[in-house]
Amino acid sequence: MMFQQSSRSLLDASKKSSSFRWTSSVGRTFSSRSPQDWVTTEETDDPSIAILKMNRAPANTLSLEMCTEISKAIKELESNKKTQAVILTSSLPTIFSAGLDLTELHNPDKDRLPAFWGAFQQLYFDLYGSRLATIGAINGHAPAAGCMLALSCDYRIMSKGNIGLNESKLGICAPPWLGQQFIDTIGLRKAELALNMGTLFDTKAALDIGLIDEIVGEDDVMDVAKTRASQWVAIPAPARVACKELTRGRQLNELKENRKQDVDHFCSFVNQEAMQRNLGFYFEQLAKRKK
Ligand SMILES: CCCCCCCCCCC/C=C/C(=O)SCCNC(=O)CCNC(=O)[C@H](O)C(C)(C)COP(=O)(O)OP(=O)(O)OC[C@H]1O[C@@H](n2cnc3c(N)ncnc32)[C@H](O)[C@@H]1OP(=O)(O)O
Repeated sequence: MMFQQSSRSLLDASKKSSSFRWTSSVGRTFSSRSPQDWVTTEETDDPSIAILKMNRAPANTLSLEMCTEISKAIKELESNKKTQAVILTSSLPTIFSAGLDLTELHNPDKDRLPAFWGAFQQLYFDLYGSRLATIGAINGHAPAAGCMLALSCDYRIMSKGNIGLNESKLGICAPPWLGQQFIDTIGLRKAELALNMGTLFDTKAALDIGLIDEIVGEDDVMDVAKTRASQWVAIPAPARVACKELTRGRQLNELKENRKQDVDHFCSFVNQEAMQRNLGFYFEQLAKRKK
């Protein structure tokens, strides 16, 4: 990995507290196959290009275990010297990732919460700082932390859905490092408007503001992603890695140096009564929406 980060203690803690079936505070039961199946990697006909698929139905939400599994998959791909690019995509029909798993934030387990945020930070380090060329094949909705996954890629193609940082609609605010990623991508004024309003952009609007690089047809996503990956891989790897360090190194190091404070800040922010009320309200609306 290009920007090696140490997170052993947090990730070890996460393993102890993993649970894969639970009832949320609004009474919905989440169940799924085991976390090992939530993320799969596939080879392509080009040995330098791999595919990383998120398969956590119903919405590829980022729980502690999901973050850990994605990080693990990236590290495994990086450990193979032949692999130079990864295409990040979803196996779900309409959702790339619905962002953080709100069951982690609402009425949180006090011991698990810091480990959860540590795993989310680690995912940012691993994806944003990967030595691999990363192509986001965004084939569905990508709000909030789902947008972080997309922003962490080097190149973003999108076929459908909405994308953006909608945290303000939940009564929360993106952490500084995620906000900075957004600002660095679309510019301060556009980011200021979008962050405050919690705007989610459709593909056309996202392309217009530079949040994505290309709109592609639904049936063409993987072909286009492979073509773009080949173009990135054609650049000599040391140059690619140096460019990434140039554009992303400062932001990654800043969080690395403030990691503990960021976890403390997050935990005290989320544990506030008003935050919990807002999250509970948003979560209930989400659950009721279809009914
Ligand atoms: C000063 C700052 C200090 C630091 C403080 C930091 C504070 C934290 C900030 C962290 C940054 C990141 C935050 C997040 O990511 S929060 C999550 C934001 N995500 C959303 O708002 C998306 C919510 N989901 C949707 O809008 C829709 O689900 C979506 C449009 C994505 C898809 O719609 P669709 O109709 O196709 O699907 P459903 O709505 O029926 O969803 C399917 C089931 O999945 C459940 N679901 C969806 N999203 C989530 C989620 N994020 N967490 C948990 N569960 C989720 C949904 O309820 C459905 O469940 P059921 O099938 O049981 O009904």
